[in-house]
Amino acid sequence: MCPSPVVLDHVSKNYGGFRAVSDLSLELVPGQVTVLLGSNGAGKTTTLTMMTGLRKPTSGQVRVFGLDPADPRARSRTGVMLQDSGVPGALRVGELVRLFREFYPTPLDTDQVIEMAGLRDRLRVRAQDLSGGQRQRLYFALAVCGDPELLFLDEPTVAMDVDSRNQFLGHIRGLADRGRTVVLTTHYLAEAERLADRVVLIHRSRLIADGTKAEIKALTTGKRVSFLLPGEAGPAEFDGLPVDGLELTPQAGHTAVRFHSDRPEDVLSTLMLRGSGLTDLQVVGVDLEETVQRLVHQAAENGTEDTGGGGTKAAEPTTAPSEAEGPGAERPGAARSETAEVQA
Ligand SMILES: Nc1ncnc2c1ncn2[C@@H]1O[C@H](COP(=O)(O)OP(=O)(O)OP(=O)(O)O)[C@@H](O)[C@H]1O
Repeated sequence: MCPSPVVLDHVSKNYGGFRAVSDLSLELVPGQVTVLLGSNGAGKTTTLTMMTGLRKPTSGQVRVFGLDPADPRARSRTGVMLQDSGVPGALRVGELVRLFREFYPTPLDTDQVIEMAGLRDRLRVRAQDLSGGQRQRLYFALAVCGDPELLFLDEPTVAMDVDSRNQFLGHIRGLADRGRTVVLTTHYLAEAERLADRVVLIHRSRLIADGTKAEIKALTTGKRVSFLLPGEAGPAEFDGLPVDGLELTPQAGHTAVRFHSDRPEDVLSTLMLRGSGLTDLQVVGVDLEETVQRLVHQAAENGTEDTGGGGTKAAEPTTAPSEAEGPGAERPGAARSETAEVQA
């Protein structure tokens, strides 16, 4: 049996005494797009860089195609696009693509790569002279030019305009449909909604949910409710009502009200009985963005210690050398929500 493209077995990563990734276990399925989600500092990039072999775990084990991820046999089957991939700026786009192709046994055709990245008219431009979005597209070209079986992309669409982003997402889907395994991080929930076969949600260093989009959405119940109330409404009007995440925004003589509720009928009938005069009512099921917000909110309420950096304080003194590394340097089955673990 072929080994899984990526296996993380109880992986933790400390930077000095700070724990950036805590006891993370995952096994990726070939041909799927797995999207790592989480707030700033949650530990997504650290997780991704351990999968690429650029960083080593403090404890636990990472395997890529059954090998150490730094093993050249694993690397030759892997493409990587980091937030700052750092290529020699004096080299031209065409030169860089041709150079990177050399590292792989069965690379894609240069023209095909250039076309895919939308860089046809930038071939002779030096990397240092590209715009931010064009540079991202170059990094994408360099990540895919070896036709890798496994592709890691860290916030790939940052700085891309809407058209580039749409094209890019189409290419990623196409790669997965051709059996490639893709792992990407993003803060754009619409991208995750469009691309993800599997969503892995990390909060303050810990995995808090893992499953398909449908499975993740099923982890939260209830509806999102919004309406307008006349005049200035305050939170006291909702005291004792089953609402969560209440938002009140003044809006041209009205208050725009938004909340989540498992019992929207109870809330609405109470307000109507009071003759509150609500208008523009909308009650909709939650989308991925809302679900993710709620799961993160729930995990935060269950509470890990706030160390100010987004992660958890390492539970035990680290025996690993303090790594002040510079910035350069499905599971199949039902979704799991591990907020209980966050409580521990
Ligand atoms: N080399 C390092 N030395 C010390 N701390 C680090 C180092 N790299 C990352 N960290 C810390 O580890 C935590 C996780 O960082 P990481 O970059 O993995 O988060 P992220 O989820 O990718 O965040 P973002 O969405 O902001 O990119 C952060 O608190 C960060 O400050």
